[in-house]
Amino acid sequence: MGSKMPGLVSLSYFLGVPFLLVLLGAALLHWRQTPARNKIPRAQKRREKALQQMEALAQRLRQQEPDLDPKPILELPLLTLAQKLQDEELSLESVLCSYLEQGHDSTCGLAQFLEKPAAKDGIIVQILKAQGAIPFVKTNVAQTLFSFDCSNPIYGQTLNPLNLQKTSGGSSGGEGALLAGRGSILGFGTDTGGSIRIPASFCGICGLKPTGFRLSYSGIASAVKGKKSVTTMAGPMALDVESLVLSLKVLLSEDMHQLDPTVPPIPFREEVYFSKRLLRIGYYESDGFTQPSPSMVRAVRLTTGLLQDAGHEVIPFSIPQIEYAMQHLYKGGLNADGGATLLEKLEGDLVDPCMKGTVTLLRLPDLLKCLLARILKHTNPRLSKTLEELRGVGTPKKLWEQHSKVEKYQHEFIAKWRSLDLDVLLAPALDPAFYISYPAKASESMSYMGLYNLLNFPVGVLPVTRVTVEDEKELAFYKGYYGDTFDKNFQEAVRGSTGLPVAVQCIALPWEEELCLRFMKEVETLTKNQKEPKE
Ligand SMILES: CCCCCCCC/C=C\CCCCCCCC(=O)NCC(=O)O
Repeated sequence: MGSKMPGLVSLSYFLGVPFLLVLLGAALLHWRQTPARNKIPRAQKRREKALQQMEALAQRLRQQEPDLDPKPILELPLLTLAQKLQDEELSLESVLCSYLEQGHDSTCGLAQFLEKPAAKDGIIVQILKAQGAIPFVKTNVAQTLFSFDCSNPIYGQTLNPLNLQKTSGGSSGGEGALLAGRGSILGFGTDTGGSIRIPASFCGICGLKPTGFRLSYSGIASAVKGKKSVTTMAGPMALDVESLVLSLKVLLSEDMHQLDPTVPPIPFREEVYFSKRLLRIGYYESDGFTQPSPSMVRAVRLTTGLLQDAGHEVIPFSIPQIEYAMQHLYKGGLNADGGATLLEKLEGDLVDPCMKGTVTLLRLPDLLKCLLARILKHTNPRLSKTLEELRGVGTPKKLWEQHSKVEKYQHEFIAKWRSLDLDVLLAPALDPAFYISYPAKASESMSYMGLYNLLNFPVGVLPVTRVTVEDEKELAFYKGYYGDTFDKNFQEAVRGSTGLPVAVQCIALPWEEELCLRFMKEVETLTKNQKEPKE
């Protein structure tokens, strides 16, 4: 016995030390994770309380004004509403905003950003407030904003008010859903790969992603700052084009440049917006990377037909080197740091399902990424390339090379545009709305949007038609260009959408927001005069 004891002691000693170390490690990890996660229930309680207060106010208003019908007010275009407010015919005070606002959190769906209220308003909020706007709500976004779904572990998933099985799109999907439900008249989002345009398209509203830095980006919360080859931009979302125009006119005042001198002093150029000159319009039905859904193609065909009938010239256009642009330049630019900044922001947090795929891949050791990329090279070339790009560019020299490749691509694209003497370009948007959780599974389809963040061109999105039964039938034959899981998931994502809105993208060259809006207005007028398609 006695002789066995030291052996047992030493065995338990040797077993115990690693065990204790593991235990200590787990405790440390737990200790590191706890603070960020702990804030989530408190945030949820705050939201619950705010909702109760809102309900109580609505109840009081209903009692005080039993005959009040808010519908005629909420259906007013922003321009008319602004006029009525100015004439004191109305005293409605509600303009939506999701940017840094004094005294409020801007979470980006991240626990780390909770309970850190902004010390002052962001520049866009300052200008809007100075012009009489009253922000009344901050809306939901995708965790980290690096997804085109709209879900996070704090506030949950935003649904599409037009079909509750579908997502509102993201990352600015709360704005999209609120506008589509007529809960607001103007909202703001940010766009690195379609986060203004995708919710607009999925929810049947309008959105504008301006050229980078035409509007101030100062005072906007973001999980990943510092990306240079893929531009993130702030922009408006609204129910019609006139509302986008009005918001841009207001924002492009003297104040914008005064408050943020990094923004060029270019006021809104009315003469461009109001010009009646006939346009030379390039168009494409497919970007050559993601086979479009049948309704995406029909939306472009319908719109080019109407534009041609109205006297404009339409010219076919094809995207140069799309695979290189999306796979290498876009993904490489977005993940130039190997995802380090994004992962840092998720430390100690719960990872939302909309981010799980990306985060799992980013967390793989580089060697494993490399190995998997090789294994998948022939069976799933898009995932293989993604894995390669997720390793990051490596060195500052490589980063500069990446930047200069993007510049070269931009100039090649512009040269092609110029060789055709185009004024603007018409393209499919990404739609119809995806089923919940599908944006992550069909992420490659964002090629239609991300390209213009890479190019840094202004782009507007507006609804032009609705999905028909015929579109749905045609979707059954969808194969995709790669026949991979992304293509299969895209087909599943857009199913069951009869009656849902379908949009187009109106694109102009950098700094030509006024021309972009003028084109959007033209498309809006022509398509609104159309008979609704049979469902
Ligand atoms: C099976 C998992 C595949 C994971 C693929 C990960 C690679 C990521 C590549 C493309 C997806 C890019 C999504 C970017 C969305 C950006 C949305 C946006 O505009 N956000 C606004 C903002 O950043 O402010």
